[in-house]
Amino acid sequence: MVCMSKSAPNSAPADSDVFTALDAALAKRRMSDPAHSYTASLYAGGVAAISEKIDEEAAEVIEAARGDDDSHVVHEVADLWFHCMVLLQSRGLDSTAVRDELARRFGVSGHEEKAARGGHGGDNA
Ligand SMILES: N=c1c2ncn([C@@H]3O[C@H](COP(=O)(O)OP(=O)(O)OP(=O)(O)O)[C@@H](O)[C@H]3O)c2ncn1[C@@H]1O[C@H](COP(=O)(O)O)[C@@H](O)[C@H]1O
Repeated sequence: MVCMSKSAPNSAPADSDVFTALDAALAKRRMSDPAHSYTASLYAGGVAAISEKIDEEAAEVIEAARGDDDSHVVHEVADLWFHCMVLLQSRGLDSTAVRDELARRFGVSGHEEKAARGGHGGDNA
């Protein structure tokens, strides 16, 4: 039996990976009319338009982080991640590249990694 999510009626089956499904949806939007697809309108605006939205959404994440509403933080982080995924697509990449990079880093202390590069690990510099 395929179980569909109640909160996202147009989503892929609940047991699938939404990042993979969204990568595929965003790739398809390369062929879409900007008048009918928000994603296509971002592609049409190029890196300037996409970066402007990332800048705006990052600021909204920070603003939400100053408040007490966890759902607001999640909403704004989702907006930010979505626009970052659009940026990746605009360069012919997808979330797999970021997953691979995070996997490569997994288990490596940020302090140790920075020290190995000759940086200072413990001072937030
Ligand atoms: N996940 C998203 C998604 N997340 C955010 N957004 C849009 O990103 C925009 C965010 O801009 P704003 O912050 O200015 O919007 P807002 O409503 O003022 O935001 P807040 O003030 O509430 O934070 C809004 O238009 C959102 O609808 C998204 N648009 C599309 N998707 C996915 O992309 C698919 C393709 O969408 P289209 O290209 O539009 O067909 C969709 O089926 C979804 O799966």
